[in-house]
Amino acid sequence: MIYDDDADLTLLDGKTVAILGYGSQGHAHAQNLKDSGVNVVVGLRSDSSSVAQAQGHGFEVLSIADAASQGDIVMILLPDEKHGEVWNAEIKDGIAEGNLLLFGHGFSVHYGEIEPPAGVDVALAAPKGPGHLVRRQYTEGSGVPGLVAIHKNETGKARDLALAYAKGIGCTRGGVIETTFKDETETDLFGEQAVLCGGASELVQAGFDTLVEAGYDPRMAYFECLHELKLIVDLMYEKGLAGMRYSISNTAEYGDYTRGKRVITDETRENMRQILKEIQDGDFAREWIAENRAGQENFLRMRDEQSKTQVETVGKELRAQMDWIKTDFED
Ligand SMILES: NC(=O)C1=CN([C@@H]2O[C@H](COP(=O)(O)OP(=O)(O)OC[C@H]3O[C@@H](n4cnc5c(N)ncnc54)[C@H](OP(=O)(O)O)[C@@H]3O)[C@@H](O)[C@H]2O)C=CC1
Ligand SMILES: CC[C@](O)(C(C)=O)C(=O)O
Ligand SMILES: [Mg+2]
Ligand SMILES: [Mg+2]
Repeated sequence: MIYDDDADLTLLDGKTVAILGYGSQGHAHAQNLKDSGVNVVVGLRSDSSSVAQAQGHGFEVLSIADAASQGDIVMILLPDEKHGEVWNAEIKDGIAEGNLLLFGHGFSVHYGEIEPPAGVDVALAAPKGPGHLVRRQYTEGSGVPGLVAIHKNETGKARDLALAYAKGIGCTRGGVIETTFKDETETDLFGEQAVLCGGASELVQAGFDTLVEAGYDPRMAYFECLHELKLIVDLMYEKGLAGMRYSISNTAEYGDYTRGKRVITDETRENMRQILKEIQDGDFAREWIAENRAGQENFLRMRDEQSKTQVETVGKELRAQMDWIKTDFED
């Protein structure tokens, strides 16, 4: 594990870091680095809705192409599915030999959407958490753990610079693991599909639907299957599974041991292996790239459908009464 004392932030002194994109990760990296004393410029397209926000946070906002050529370190925090087209049109010509090209996730390099030129260092600094929490935890004095990987180290300085960057965004506070682009990409995709996003969302939805179909109050179903999940996961996060089980009743703990495996069955585990295989052999990447080339029709339809479900409408009403819950993403 690599922690704060193992990384040297002064390596970024005198350098300009260009953050391309100001979304979930971009706004967090840019602000955390600035608060760590690093000189940052932000690259955005001229019609981006985030230009005013980035300027309001005190950043010089340039075009993507200008930021890419100004940066000694260029971090690409654009959506993975856009990397190829934006790289070819606006980034690649501006990356000078000896500079460091960084990614927040290895998708586009690992699956060949981007082929970085010779003479350029290429690495990733990938926080293991959503960008808004990368920012929030940094301001609270803690930090989201991260992964660092080196794809090309032409100057011999890529590793130390990537670690300095990881320190600047707060990741070395939580701990950084050095890995490869392949392993970062495959584990990240697996985690978000099978456990953190796909798995957890379907678990919540299925639990909610089961109670509502059986005639229970949807508000009770929401509290039971979504709201309380955060409180249980907080205990796992702080104390592990056994620590969570210490805090719940013996009745719940017995139900956990005897019923959990009926929900996550051998078939579910086999499906997880299949999902991992599709990631490893590139099937998922090909499917997602094709979906984008076809205009994201399925993706946008699913986003729309999923935002209108009963668990969403009920939850919105209930959360509105809890003024300690942050309901927007303003930072
Ligand atoms: N979301 C997360 O928490 C995590 C993300 N990552 C990785 O970080 C990277 C960024 O993801 P994320 O922060 O979610 O991205 P977002 O979708 O939140 O933000 C993307 C940014 O790119 C801009 N953008 C979008 N399309 C284009 C385009 N065609 N040309 C120029 N600019 C564009 C957007 O601005 P606008 O559209 O206004 O121009 C926005 O500023 C990805 O590689 C992702 O895998 C890694 C860990 C976690
Ligand atoms: C879990 C989803 C994630 O991988 C992340 C926040 O780490 C992402 O791609 O957004
Ligand atoms: Mg992730
Ligand atoms: Mg991811």
